[in-house]
Amino acid sequence: MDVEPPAVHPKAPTPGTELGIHFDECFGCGDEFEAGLHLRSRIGEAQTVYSEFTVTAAHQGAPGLAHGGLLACAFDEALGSTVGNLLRRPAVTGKLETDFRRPVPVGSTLYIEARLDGTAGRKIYASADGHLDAPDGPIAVSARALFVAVGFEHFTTHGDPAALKKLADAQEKAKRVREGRDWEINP
Ligand SMILES: CCCCCCCC(=O)SCCNC(=O)CCNC(=O)[C@H](O)C(C)(C)COP(=O)(O)OP(=O)(O)OC[C@H]1O[C@@H](n2cnc3c(N)ncnc32)[C@H](O)[C@@H]1OP(=O)(O)O
Repeated sequence: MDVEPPAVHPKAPTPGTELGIHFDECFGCGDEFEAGLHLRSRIGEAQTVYSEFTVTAAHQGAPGLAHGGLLACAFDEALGSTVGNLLRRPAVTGKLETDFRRPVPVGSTLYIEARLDGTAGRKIYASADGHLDAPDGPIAVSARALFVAVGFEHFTTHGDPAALKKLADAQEKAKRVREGRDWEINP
């Protein structure tokens, strides 16, 4: 099947929108685990999403240097957020390839620019570059990924029902707050 240019969903958040946490317990973006990556993302122009991740002592592999697996995790999160928010289609990572081009020290921040590259049926291609310490800093890590669109049953069949309910409740609450209806439940 031919790869087609990605079609951004008409209701995708607009450029400049800060993307919140998609799940509190997510290791990539959630705030429930102190050692998590606490990645923050924002929609950019032209099918891009900008994310930032500051490396702490909890993310070390060699002394004073980020663990490559956790850097890959940051790219999985940044690319997943790009696919999920721009296409508004549930998808999971099928393949993730990373090039580690420079060491990333503890205390440094990776500025990840991720983009949609194309789709082919259920397959969604995306890639990203991680710039060291500035949005235009040297590229320390690059990644390419294949996401595969899935039905919601992927999560209900394989995931944790209690955690899914917590997520659905949080999303419903956020929707009520956005629509100014929160007083109905919590006056
Ligand atoms: C906002 C949210 C941010 C979240 C960020 C984090 C995202 C994640 O980390 S998700 C978690 C990690 N990923 C997973 O757990 C996925 C586990 N894998 C699976 O569930 C399945 O293998 C799944 C769904 C990817 C594919 O299975 P299935 O639905 O049966 O589809 P399948 O027919 O095998 O594959 C579909 C197509 O993708 C291709 N494909 C699937 N995996 C790969 C792969 N690794 N390499 C190359 N191609 C692949 C297949 O060849 C097929 O291509 P075609 O349509 O041309 O024949």
